[in-house]
Amino acid sequence: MLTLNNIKKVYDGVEILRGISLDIEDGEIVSILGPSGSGKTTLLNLILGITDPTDGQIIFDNKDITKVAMEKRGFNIVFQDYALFPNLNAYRNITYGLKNKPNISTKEEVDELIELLGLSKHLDKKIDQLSGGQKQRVALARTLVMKPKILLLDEPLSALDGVIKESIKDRIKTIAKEYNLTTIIVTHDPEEALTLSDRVLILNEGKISQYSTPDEIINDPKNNFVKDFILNQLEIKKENIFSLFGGCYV
Ligand SMILES: Nc1ncnc2c1ncn2[C@@H]1O[C@H](COP(=O)(O)OP(=O)(O)OP(=O)(O)O)[C@@H](O)[C@H]1O
Repeated sequence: MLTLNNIKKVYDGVEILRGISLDIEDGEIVSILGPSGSGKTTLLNLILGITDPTDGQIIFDNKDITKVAMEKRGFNIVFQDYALFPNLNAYRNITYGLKNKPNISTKEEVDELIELLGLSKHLDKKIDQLSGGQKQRVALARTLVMKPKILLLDEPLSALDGVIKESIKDRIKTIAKEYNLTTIIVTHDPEEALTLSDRVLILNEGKISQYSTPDEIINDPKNNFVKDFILNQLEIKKENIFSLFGGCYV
């Protein structure tokens, strides 16, 4: 279990995160959702270990890891731009991290991941010969072969279009359940957060607005921010789609 205990972060005298406390269970998918500037990336970076909190503790499996260096935490991130090596083919990108740590995954485990992510046909292709969705899957595979204790994803679906989005969403869910892998996702899209996650952490100006299951957020929004920011966006989306078909929206 990952526990954040009253985490605060101050940049240039401004409190960006203002006392974040929460638990994330093993194998749970949690989305961090909020408007631009609410502190999502800062929170992700704190968990990953790129930045230190100004105050508070990060506890993982009953150990205080607040001061533990990023490399020693064993968490791993897939960045928004995937950060793949353009001069290497897909397979070499996937297995890159194993060069220095060959015993982390067996060949069978790597093959199983490639199969699960539907990449078998694309292994010889260079990165610029892959579609956006294929690049995303290569980036996921490259991270997963290193067997992270927690998988962090920064806006994993934002560069993808509709159908591919759904397929990546399903794959993320399958992997999290199959490997019991705790997965933390940063997103600004309520639909993405609500359809992908077991629980959604809604941030507003560096504070938790609500931390609940998608069902609770939709049926029991705790405050006006959740109602206005999250549910209104979904309503607008629904109305837009409905008006396309000339229907009247009730
Ligand atoms: N290294 C830094 N130094 C100073 N201020 C920072 C730094 N990193 C982030 N901030 C500030 O902290 C606030 C929160 O930024 P953060 O990137 O966490 O927001 P976000 O919710 O991820 O936003 P977005 O959706 O736009 O990426 C912003 O006001 C930002 O300017």
